[in-house]
Amino acid sequence: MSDDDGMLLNFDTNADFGEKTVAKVTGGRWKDRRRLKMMVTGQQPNKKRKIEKARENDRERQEIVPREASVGKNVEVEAKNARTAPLVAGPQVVSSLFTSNREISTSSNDNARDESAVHKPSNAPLFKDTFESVGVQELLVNHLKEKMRIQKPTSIQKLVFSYLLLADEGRDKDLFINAQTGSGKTLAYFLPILSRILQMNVRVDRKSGCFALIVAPTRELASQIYSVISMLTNCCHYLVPCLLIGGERKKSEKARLRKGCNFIIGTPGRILDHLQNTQVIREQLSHTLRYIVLDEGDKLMELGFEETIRDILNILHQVPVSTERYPQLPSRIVHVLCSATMQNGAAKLGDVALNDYKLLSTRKKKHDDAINEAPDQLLQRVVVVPPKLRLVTLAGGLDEIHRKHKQTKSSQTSRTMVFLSCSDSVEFHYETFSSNDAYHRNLVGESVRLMDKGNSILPSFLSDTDPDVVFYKLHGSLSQPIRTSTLESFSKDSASTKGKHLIMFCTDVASRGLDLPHVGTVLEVDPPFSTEDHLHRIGRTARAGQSGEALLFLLPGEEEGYLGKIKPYHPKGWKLLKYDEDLLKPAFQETSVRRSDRNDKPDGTIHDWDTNATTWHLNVERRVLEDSTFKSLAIKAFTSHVRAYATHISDEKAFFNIKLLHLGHLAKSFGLRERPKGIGAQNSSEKDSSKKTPKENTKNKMFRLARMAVKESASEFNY
Ligand SMILES: Nc1ncnc2c1ncn2[C@@H]1O[C@H](COP(=O)(O)OP(=O)(O)OP(=O)(O)O)[C@@H](O)[C@H]1O
Repeated sequence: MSDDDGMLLNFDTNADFGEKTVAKVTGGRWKDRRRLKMMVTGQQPNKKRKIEKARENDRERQEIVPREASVGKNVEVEAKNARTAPLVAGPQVVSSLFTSNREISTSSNDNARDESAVHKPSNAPLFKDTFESVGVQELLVNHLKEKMRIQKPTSIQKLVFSYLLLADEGRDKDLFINAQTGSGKTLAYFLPILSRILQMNVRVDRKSGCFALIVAPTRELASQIYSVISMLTNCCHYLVPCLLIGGERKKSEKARLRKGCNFIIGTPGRILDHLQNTQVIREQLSHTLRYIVLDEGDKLMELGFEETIRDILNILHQVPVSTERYPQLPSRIVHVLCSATMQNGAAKLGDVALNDYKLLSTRKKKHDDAINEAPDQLLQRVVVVPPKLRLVTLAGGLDEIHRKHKQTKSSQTSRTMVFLSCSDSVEFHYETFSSNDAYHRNLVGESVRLMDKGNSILPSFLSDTDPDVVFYKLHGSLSQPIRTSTLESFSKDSASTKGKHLIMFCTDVASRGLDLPHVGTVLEVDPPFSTEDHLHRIGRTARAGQSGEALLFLLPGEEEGYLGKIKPYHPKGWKLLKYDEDLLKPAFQETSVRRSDRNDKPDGTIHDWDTNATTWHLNVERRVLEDSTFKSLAIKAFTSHVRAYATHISDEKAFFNIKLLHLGHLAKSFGLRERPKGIGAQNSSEKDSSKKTPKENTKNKMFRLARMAVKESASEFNY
């Protein structure tokens, strides 16, 4: 009956009649009955309730301020800010850093490093041998000693020089040079080439043609090889190298090629482009080309350059070789492959590029599956860190290195490299550490920041002293000029960097072949995508006989099994750290980390280290809540990190299984209090409420994205 409606609406539902009476609604459609019933009881429809709840939660989140954190309990938070207090509906519980973490099973170190023993450098120059004794041309020997301060060859150099310069059988054979990182492989392959050209005693200049083409997987590595070759050819300035890399203007490269060059160094894509479209490069190579070097050959195959390399080789193999012109040089094109690792990719390249090749290796075991080890003098450290604590432990790790830098303070510049899985994660970490407050100055665009007095991101920074730290970011999504100038600033001592601690957040774009001076520590916050990558990353330190340290972060659980996988690469063992005792406590004790939302003046109060660590982390979380740009950076970084995690090679999936990742805990290490889906709930629920399609479960979405990621080129994440 329609009259019923009116009657029911006139009831005073809030009236107190002692016992609550429930109005009985009968007749009509069930939807109408339900709506009426809800009106009577003062309820809102479900969807509306959800949206309202999400809005309310969001308001709470915006306003909550942590109460004192305590280890072992959840951190209860309350509305604090008087200005906004009325908006707050009630207390909210924020997960504590130190609770509900997965247990760490690695309690003892089964590959402990004997720290009392003296570990002699395994990639240092040899004491007894000389460059003369292995056939290097005199002019070059003098130049090496006087201008490059290189006195004696390393063991791989001795091996390659003896073979290429002294042994008759070695002159025309393809080569695979395999030696530890930082053992001088660039000079090992290039010095003999240059030596043989100089030994010809024939007048040559830039117009004589190109003798060698060197291909490297990254623009940075190609530029570095070009610098080494330019430095070497300073003693014979009539010989000229030329650099061809993506991201540079092709027109100016063409102009340089037209002027003539004797050595071409470049990245595969750009070299192939010129070979296909620039007539003059083919003219340069005709008759004179004798050497094709594939530096970091295995990486060239891994990055999916296989097709490009095949095309380059097909074109080059059609180039005529004239033995009449320079009979002292090899009578055929000699292929040289060079890498510190030689699995999979290198084997593939062997099929593509090498023909009846000779393996020159300094490896201890020479059978097929033998591997190169980390340099003996490198101190490898390992720490198992629960996902929630990754960010704050990174702060502890950086603080430790910085304290060491301050203790040994001299004019020496310290360099630290922090490896992360993807560009977005680099952006987030760089932003977290370098722009916490306004106390920084940009040195190179937005990619290099010098910390100013007052900056408080590391606990050891004092407000009244110069932090002496410069932060860098390097990844493949930055423009080439920025990448080049960032790397230049990191590697050279200038007025703004000399004597400071330079910290670079980077992807694997910086892991291969880069020779950056005095890198004291390498931190692998995200584990490498393969054990080869691990060797290359840590190989940025402890180069050419120098000392160095590396620190690998692993998550509790399956990832701990990865230690067994990398054990053969570390015959000298490693040091196992406890994230709390060894990294967090030393960094956060005897100090007082101040809350970012208060302007309290330092009153000399010293908090417990765990309280400080929690406050530090809550400051980052608060920044994520308050700053929408930073929040989207954090969400992007988290999502890309999870996607990148899925690209671990199948061999290592047992250790890095995306299905076993605790996404909620991991999100915390990106300053997010919930997984991104939850954080965006207020928006998405509003949007999605009108849609009929069922919502995809967050975890399933992650897996779907991860599967997509695997299909895509791995380079998106690694570089
Ligand atoms: N004989 C030598 N004596 C001293 N230093 C050397 C010698 N040969 C090379 N170096 C220096 O050693 C460093 C490492 O050289 P290089 O980059 O060629 O190593 P690599 O074996 O190619 O390393 P990676 O595998 O990481 O690419 C460079 O700074 C180089 O100048």
